[in-house]
Amino acid sequence: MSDFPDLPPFPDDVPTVPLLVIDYQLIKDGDQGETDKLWEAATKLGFWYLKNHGLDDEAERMFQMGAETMALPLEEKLRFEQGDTGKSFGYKAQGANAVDESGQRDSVEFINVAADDARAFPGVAHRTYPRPVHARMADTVVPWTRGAAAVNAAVLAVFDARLGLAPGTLAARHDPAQHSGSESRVIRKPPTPEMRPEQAALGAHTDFGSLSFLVNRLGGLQVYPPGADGWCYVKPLPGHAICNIGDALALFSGGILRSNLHRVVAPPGAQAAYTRWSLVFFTRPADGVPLRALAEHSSKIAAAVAAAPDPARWASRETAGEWYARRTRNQRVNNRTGPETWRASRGTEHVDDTVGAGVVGVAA
Ligand SMILES: O=C(O)CCC(=O)C(=O)O
Ligand SMILES: [Fe+2]
Repeated sequence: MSDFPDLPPFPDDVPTVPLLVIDYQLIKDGDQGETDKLWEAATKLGFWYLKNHGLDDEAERMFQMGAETMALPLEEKLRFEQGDTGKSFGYKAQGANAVDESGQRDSVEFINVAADDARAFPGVAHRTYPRPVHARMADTVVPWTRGAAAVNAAVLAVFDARLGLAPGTLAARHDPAQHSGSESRVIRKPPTPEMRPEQAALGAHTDFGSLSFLVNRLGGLQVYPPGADGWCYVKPLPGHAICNIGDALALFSGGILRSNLHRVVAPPGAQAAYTRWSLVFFTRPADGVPLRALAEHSSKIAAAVAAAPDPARWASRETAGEWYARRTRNQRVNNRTGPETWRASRGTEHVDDTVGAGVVGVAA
């Protein structure tokens, strides 16, 4: 029996990583045992399942919006392409990004909608989108954006307390009144019979922002757990979002919170014959926020930085906006001059001592 009607079951003979299951309602209620579990997930692997988040209907409508958008003729979608300047809002055509140092192309298309544009609707904060996005902005994109942003904000509030930060310290760096790279993304990956099972559809990366809230039905997402000797699938479960920490929180926390390497490959087993749809909401800091450890706000973070083998690694010289633009721009195949372009797209992938150089997409 498949967990998802109409789709073949996730195979039981592939390596999977057993994420901790966090109950969002218990987190909202301040349940001590549940926040302990969230803290363990956020610091050890940086990935967890989140149940009782209440966004199943909103996610379903976002998948419909994504399907309508991707069904448009390619030339219509290309009118809204994100371009090569380092902005990710808009459409990303299949093959526009590299997946590794050699410049191999990705095999997914995205529609990315800025949280700022959802908030500004019917006004425009950054840009306009294909017709199905606008048609569904009020009844689909706005409720989804609001709901996913609220879930992520509640998780950030837990991290304030656990990191020894004053209440609201992280929220102040994610002020919705300021522009940010926060965005919703629907991803479509068509069946790719020509792809090897190990070939990345979306290259190995850490997420650029603070928190990602992900909804999947088919497998294909893989995580490289610390100390492991290979990639492990994350099995999609009905009603469970997959949540993870991004680079900004790793940097703010001096590495206490873990931004873990992950990638997307073709769905495993019989699932490979199906189109894979995936939905993410990325919470990212406001563009002007400097990305560095909040050591002066927390003795716990100061101690983590002091104990790091290379304390400088938790002090980027970039703002959140610069970090996101650099990473986005240098993934674009159009901007590629050589392996150095891929390297320039990297975030915290290379500061991970527990993962071999080969798996981050750079020849050792
Ligand atoms: O599609 C997925 O399961 C993951 C997507 C992802 O990692 C991303 O868009 O950053
Ligand atoms: Fe990701």
